[in-house]
Amino acid sequence: MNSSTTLSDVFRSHPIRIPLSNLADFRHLPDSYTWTPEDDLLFSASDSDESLPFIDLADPHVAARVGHACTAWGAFRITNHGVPSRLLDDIEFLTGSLFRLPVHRKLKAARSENGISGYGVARIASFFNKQMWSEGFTVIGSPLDDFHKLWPMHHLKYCEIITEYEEHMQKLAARLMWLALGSLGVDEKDINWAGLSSDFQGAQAAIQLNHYPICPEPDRAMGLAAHTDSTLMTILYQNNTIGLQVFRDDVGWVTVPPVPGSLVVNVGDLLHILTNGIFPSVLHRARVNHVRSRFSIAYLWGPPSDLMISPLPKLVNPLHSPLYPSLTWKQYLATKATHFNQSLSFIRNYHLSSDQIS
Ligand SMILES: O=C(O)CCC(=O)C(=O)O
Ligand SMILES: [Fe+2]
Repeated sequence: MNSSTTLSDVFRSHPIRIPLSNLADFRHLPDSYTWTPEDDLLFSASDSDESLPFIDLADPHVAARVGHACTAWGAFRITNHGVPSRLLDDIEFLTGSLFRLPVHRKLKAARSENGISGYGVARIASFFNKQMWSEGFTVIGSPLDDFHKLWPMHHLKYCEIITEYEEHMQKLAARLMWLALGSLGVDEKDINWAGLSSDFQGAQAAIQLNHYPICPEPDRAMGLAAHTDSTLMTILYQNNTIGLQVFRDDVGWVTVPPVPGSLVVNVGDLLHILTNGIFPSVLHRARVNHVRSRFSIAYLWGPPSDLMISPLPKLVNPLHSPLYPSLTWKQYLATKATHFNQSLSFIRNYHLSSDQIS
């Protein structure tokens, strides 16, 4: 029996149940939505006026720049990425149309009890005592059924946008992956799962649409709390509203203002493992504001879910022993579902202590 698991199976076996009755009416800020430093240690960490590297993918030194940004920040912004601006407008239009539907229509496509796709609150919500000022919609696999529930007459048009967006993102993710790894001297020979045409056809992905409504008291609310992504890489498009911040230990929270047509790239936990810790996976969060609602579209990109991921042999040597054991994306997500932001240190310590025992 071929038991190759899909990304849907991975999430399905680690469901995170969040009652939809917890959705705010987004008109006033109840106590359950009011955050203090006790609810999140990094809530009031200092803000910095540093700026995230901005990389032109047509730059002749692009690999070095990507490598530097991945090492120093675990994130960067890109322009000249080849994704048509018309397509970015389309995905933003889709996202806006979806979240502007009345709640009873959105709930028709609510994520089911142990479901993975559809409408609901952020998956990370279960790790916090307070609610986040946002709503989300996850697309894994075909959105046809869900979109049909939302837009019985127009779903095909929206499905086409998702398909086209996925095609572009998949190509872009593969290109960014080679640029980032190339900067470390890793090439096609070192990653056999990239496939004969080195295009990572076996990769899996999800699209996460996020909406952060206008908030009456933004300083006391949290759109999406600090987290790292459990991906290899995430490519994020944000509408023209400020909100995304990335965290650097030495400087604090750095705001990533939207630049029309640009995209943000995050190193995820699996790329951190693959590079034996050379690239940090970036902690990031979304704040809210009282003027404009904000939309973001995250393309969450990872390996085949049953593939063993471990520090690349080329990046391991007597001076740099492997910091992490081999594990699949599926196993990593299971760890993340219990250890959340401590997952990397958990598997690292577990690995080291089991080394000592054996
Ligand atoms: O809205 C944003 O800018 C961040 C979204 C995000 O981090 C996510 O969906 O994982
Ligand atoms: Fe994220």
